[in-house]
Formats: sequence, C-alpha cells, structure tokens
Amino acid sequence: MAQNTRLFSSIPPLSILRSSEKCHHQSMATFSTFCPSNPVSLSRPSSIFHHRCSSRFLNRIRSMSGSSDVREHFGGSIGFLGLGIMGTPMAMNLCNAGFDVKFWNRTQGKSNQLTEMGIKYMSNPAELASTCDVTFAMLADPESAIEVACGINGVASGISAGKGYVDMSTVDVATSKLISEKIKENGGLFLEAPVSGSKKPAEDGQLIFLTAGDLSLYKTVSVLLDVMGKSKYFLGEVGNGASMKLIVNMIMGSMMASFSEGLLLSKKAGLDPDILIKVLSEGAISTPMFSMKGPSMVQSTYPTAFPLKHQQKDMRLALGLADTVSQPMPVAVAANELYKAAKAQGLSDHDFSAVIEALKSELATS
Ligand SMILES: NC(=O)C1=CN([C@@H]2O[C@H](COP(=O)(O)OP(=O)(O)OC[C@H]3O[C@@H](n4cnc5c(N)ncnc54)[C@H](OP(=O)(O)O)[C@@H]3O)[C@@H](O)[C@H]2O)C=CC1
Ligand SMILES: O=CCCC(=O)O
Repeated sequence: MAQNTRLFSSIPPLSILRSSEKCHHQSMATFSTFCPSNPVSLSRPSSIFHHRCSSRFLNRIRSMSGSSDVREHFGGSIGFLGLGIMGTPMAMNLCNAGFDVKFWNRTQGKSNQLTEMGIKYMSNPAELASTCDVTFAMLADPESAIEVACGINGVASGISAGKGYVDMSTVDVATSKLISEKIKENGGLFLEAPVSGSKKPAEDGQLIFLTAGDLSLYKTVSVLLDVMGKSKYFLGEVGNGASMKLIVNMIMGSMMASFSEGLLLSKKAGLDPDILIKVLSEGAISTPMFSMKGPSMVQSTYPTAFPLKHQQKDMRLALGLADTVSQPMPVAVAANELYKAAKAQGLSDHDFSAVIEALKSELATS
C-alpha cells in the first residue's frame, strides 16, 4: 500500500470508501444492503468479488456532474488511450462527470469530439501516462495493446511509482500478463478491466467490468468504473478478467452464428423471421441480442456496434484459451470459421451480426 500513497491521497473520502468497502466486505460475507439484490456464495474465494453499482451511489456521482465535489472522490487526473467506438463514449462520460481527463489516440483527427469538449490531447502514450495519476486504455486487440503499453513512447516508459494503468481492451491472458509485468517493472500498478456491453451501454454508463490485478488500484478506480458501468467484478490474478471476457464473447459469437442459421432456415421453411424473433423474445432463450439485432439482420443491414473483426479476434483468442487447458470446442470452432469467412467477404468493419452474410454465401454455393 505504501507505494500507493500518491493515488490514495487523491481519492475517496471516508464516506464513499466506506460505502464501497461496505459493499465489498458484506458481499464476501453474505449480501450487502448497499448491493441489496446481490447475494454472494460463501464458498467464493475471498479474492473474487462483485459490486453492483448502487443506483443511489451512481445518481449521487452523476448528479455531481460538473461540480467540484466529484474531485473529492477521485482528485487525480485521468488519461484515456484509444478513442474508438467504445473509448469515445467512456472518456466522454468521465469528462461529463467532472473528472480531469486527457487523451491520446493514434489517429488524432478521429477524436475531434473530445477536443471540442475541452479534453486535452497529449502527444503520445508515455506523455499521457507520465502526466496522469491513472491511465485507461480501450484498444483494438493484443497487438495494439502491447504496442501502446510497451512500445516506443508507450505507457510503460512514462509511468512511475504509484501511478496506475487500467487496460480495458479485450486481449488474451499472455498479453495482459506481459503488459502487467512491463508496467510493474517501471513502478506502476496494473489492472485489467475488459468490459461486457457494447456501444449503447458504453454511452449510457452501463458496462460490466471484469477486472483482475492490483486490488488497491481496483479500489482507487472504483468510482471511475461506476461512472462508466453498472457492475464490476474483481476476479483475482491478472489473466482472470481476460479469460472471463473471452469466454463470454465466445458464447456470444456462437449464439449469433446459431441465431443467423435459424433466421435463414425460418425463411427457407416459409416462415416469417420477424415472427421467429418475437417467439424467441417470449421464451426461455430470450436475449436482448436477438431482439436488438434480429430486425436489422432480417433487413440485411448491420450498423456497427461491435465490429465483426473484433468478434472473430475474440473467437480466436477464446480457442487459444481452450487450447491451454486442452478443451475441445467444436461449436466455437465452427462459429469461428463463419466469422473468418465473413471477414474474407470484406465484412470486418460491419457489426458482428453480419456473420449471417457468410452463411448466405454458403447456402448459395451448397
Ligand atoms: N465495440 C464493442 O461493442 C465492444 C468492444 N470491446 C473491445 O474493446 C476494444 C475496443 O473496441 P472498439 O472501440 O469497438 O474498437 P474500435 O476499432 O472502434 O477502436 C479501436 C481503437 O484502437 C486503436 N488502435 C488500433 N490499432 C492501434 C495501434 N496499432 N496502435 C494504437 N492504437 C490502435 C484505434 O485507433 P485509431 O482510431 O487510430 O484507429 C482505436 O482508438 C476491443 O478490444 C474490443 O474487442 C469490448 C466490448 C464491446
Ligand atoms: O466485446 C463485445 C461485447 C458486446 C456485448 O457485450 O454486447
């Protein structure tokens, strides 16, 4: 804890720390009055816990928007790296909540929205990390996450004792561990924090954080995660957050492939796919994903929330994870082939629901 003096000097006053600590301790014991709907198993390892953001707490933080009060809960400066579909609304939410945010993006021109809000652009990740107490990253893939963290003018070369780095990109375990080591070698603290939830939840501050790594940094940034999300898990050692995220996305990718097959089959069988979507929405396999994406899939339009290239990356990384524990993955392997075919058809930057187009092509040639 000693090395965290700098971070902790600028964070939660007792009242707020106790609120989140209360949630935390009680969740490990039974359930919390701060998280009333969140019973937690007693058999759960004590290094793993889940906080549902209390709406009372969130409303309080959000109602402080623009006031100086918010700085009492985290008085430090925040760096944000990677202003893509997800990073842009997440950084904007932090800024709108009154925090002091600076940013860097590889393509400076893509981040005009942020500069217009008065968020300062820094010339490279090292400069950003050296001038901020905590730096967040939301980057495309393992390659970009490593380059930005460990490359020339990367975060690791700018970070110093007591500063924190929170990587929210979806990457594999080895990448996250490598980045963690580099950050720690330079005195920094590391937390991986991939998110569940897409563009709209990012805009609405409704993401789910799957964190692991430095517990003190988790506590420090909790108030910031609560601005960007509705729920957060601390899963223990670095790599556990990455694994959890990949498993979730592997399931999602296979579900989307299966849903696509069903939509096409319903049409071939002379049924109305829109009625299939309605039937699904009323039964045991109802999922927001089918209701939200189904109607546009029927129209063959795929407005991008989660790019197909990222879904294929996550299928690939999840299969790599399965390899490390020698688990066969026949369903995910088949789904991955479809995403690869969709990429080969030039659909990388469309929403991942465009995977249905790869199936259409298969049907046309069969
Ligand atoms: N979209 C979604 O629904 C969700 C995405 N995710 C994950 O979050 C991460 C970001 O996703 P999303 O915002 O959709 O992705 P985008 O493709 O919209 O943005 C990717 C970001 O990474 C940057 N980047 C890419 N390559 C490099 C590089 N070599 N060096 C530096 N920066 C680079 C891009 O910079 P530039 O602007 O210069 O291209 C951009 O800022 C991914 O890991 C994704 O899997 C997680 C949950 C949901
Ligand atoms: O990684 C992307 C996840 C998309 C989602 O959870 O809806």
